[in-house]
Order: sequence, then structure tokens, then C-alpha cells
Amino acid sequence: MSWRYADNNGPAKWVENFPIADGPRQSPIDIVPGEASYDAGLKPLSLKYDPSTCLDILNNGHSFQVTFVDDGDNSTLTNGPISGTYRLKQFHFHWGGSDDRGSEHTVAGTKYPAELHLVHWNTKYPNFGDAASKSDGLAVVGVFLKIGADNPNLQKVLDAFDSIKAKGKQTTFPNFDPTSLLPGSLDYWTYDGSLTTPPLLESVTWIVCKEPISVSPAQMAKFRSLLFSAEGEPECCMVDNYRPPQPLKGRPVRASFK
Ligand SMILES: CN[C@@H]1CN(c2cccc(OC)c2)S(=O)(=O)c2sc(S(N)(=O)=O)cc21
Ligand SMILES: [Zn+2]
Repeated sequence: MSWRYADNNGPAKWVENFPIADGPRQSPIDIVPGEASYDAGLKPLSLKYDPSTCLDILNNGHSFQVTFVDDGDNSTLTNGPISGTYRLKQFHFHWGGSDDRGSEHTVAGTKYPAELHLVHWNTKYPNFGDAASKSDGLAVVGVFLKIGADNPNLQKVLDAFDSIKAKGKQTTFPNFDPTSLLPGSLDYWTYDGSLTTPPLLESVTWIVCKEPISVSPAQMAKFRSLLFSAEGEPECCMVDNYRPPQPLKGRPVRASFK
């Protein structure tokens, strides 16, 4: 099924092919800081990434993703709200057609212009695909992007865009350190959720950082230069590739900070 983000194939239509879209633990959500409960038992996040595991950058027609070699424990997430070891598989972004929207999670209704997702899978399972179908299989770290100063670390990713403008385009992307995209503070909110794109699997422990990283207006314009469409198809700008917040359905949202 060729799902997208337009009116005829977007988030409101996904339930037709993916009934879990109306499930009990869907993502994203609106995070209301006043309703999150501080949990002193939550550990600090341990994110240890090895730039040599960075492989390539791909336009998959929904977003672009930077993929990592995940056949060893070189780039991992441990501690935080999770137990065991989760391996980094890929990171990608969601963004808007203008600076007033684009993030998937919102904070007390506030939308950010973009949101970074670092996708990790639980090594208690043999591989990513298997983990993706388990309730504790995935952990995604979300980082908001806020309009401000130019972000030189992000620029390294944006500089690869000319090679992946259209859907299906891919190019090598060696030696990138995703740590450079993390905010200074790793204070976070956490809750049980799902993939925010089809197949919308309810297998994600969400870890959303409170502190945003910066992105300049010119850099946001670069995001919007990518295409949903493949070469030879009518050009369709890759913008507004975000799912809106979903019902919390009684789920607790915990905070790692007071
Ligand atoms: C297109 N969907 C992205 C790619 N992936 C994908 C592709 C195929 C099957 C599959 O599930 C078995 C997952 S993924 O798991 O790396 C993720 S995670 C994620 S988000 N926004 O919730 O962080 C979006 C995608
Ligand atoms: Zn995502």
C-alpha cells in the first residue's frame, strides 16, 4: 500500500490498511509537562555511537534516513527507561511546509518545525524486523528542532541532499556521529507507543528529549527541497511528513527530570 501524507493517502486514511492506527498505544502524542510524573527511578540515557558504523543516506519516499551497520554493539542505547541493549538502526526526520509545524510530538500543543528520530532495536531479538513486532522491541529517541542559529552538525546531513533529491535515491554517508545532533541536556519524557508511520506497530518505547536543537530558516528550506516523488514522476515536495498527535488512552507519561 503506497501510504503518504496527502489527503487521499495520509494519516486519516491509514486505518483502512493498518487497523492498529486506532490502537491503544499509538504515537505521536501531545506531551503535557504538567501531567507527566517525575520518576526518580528513571536512569540517565546512555547513548554511545560509533561514527564508523554510519553507512548511507536514503530518500525512502516518506523521509530521508541515515542507516547504520547494526551487526554489533558499536552504536547503542542503554539505561534510560529501558533494560538491556538497543542497537541504532537509523535516524530520520519529520518536518513541515513552514516553520509553524512539522514535529510529530507536541509539547502542551506547541509544534516544532521538525523532529529527529533515532531508531534502536532490542538485541534480545535476533534482528530489527523481528524486534519491530515485539512490545519491547524498539526504542526511538526524539529530538525537537527549534528555529535559531545555523546548526553546523546538521549541515553535514543537508549537504548530502543533492544526491538523494528523489524517492529511491541513495548515497554513501560515512563517518557521521549522530551524537553531534543531541541537545546539551538529555532530560526526557518517556511513554509506550508505536511507529508513527505504517505499519504503526505498537513496539516503541518513546524517549523524547525536553531540550531542542537549533536549525536555521535556510536549513529548514533545504529539508523542503527533497521530493516525495521518484525521478520521472511529477515533482512533489517532501513537506508535512508528520502524523498528528494520537489519543493517549490512559497511558502514563513519565519525566526523567523535576
Ligand atoms: C517507513 N517507516 C520508517 C522505516 N521503518 C520501517 C520500515 C519498514 C517496516 C518497519 O516495521 C517493520 C519499519 S523504521 O522502523 O525504521 C521506522 S521507525 C519510524 S518512527 N517515525 O516511528 O520513528 C518510522 C520508520
Ligand atoms: Zn519518525
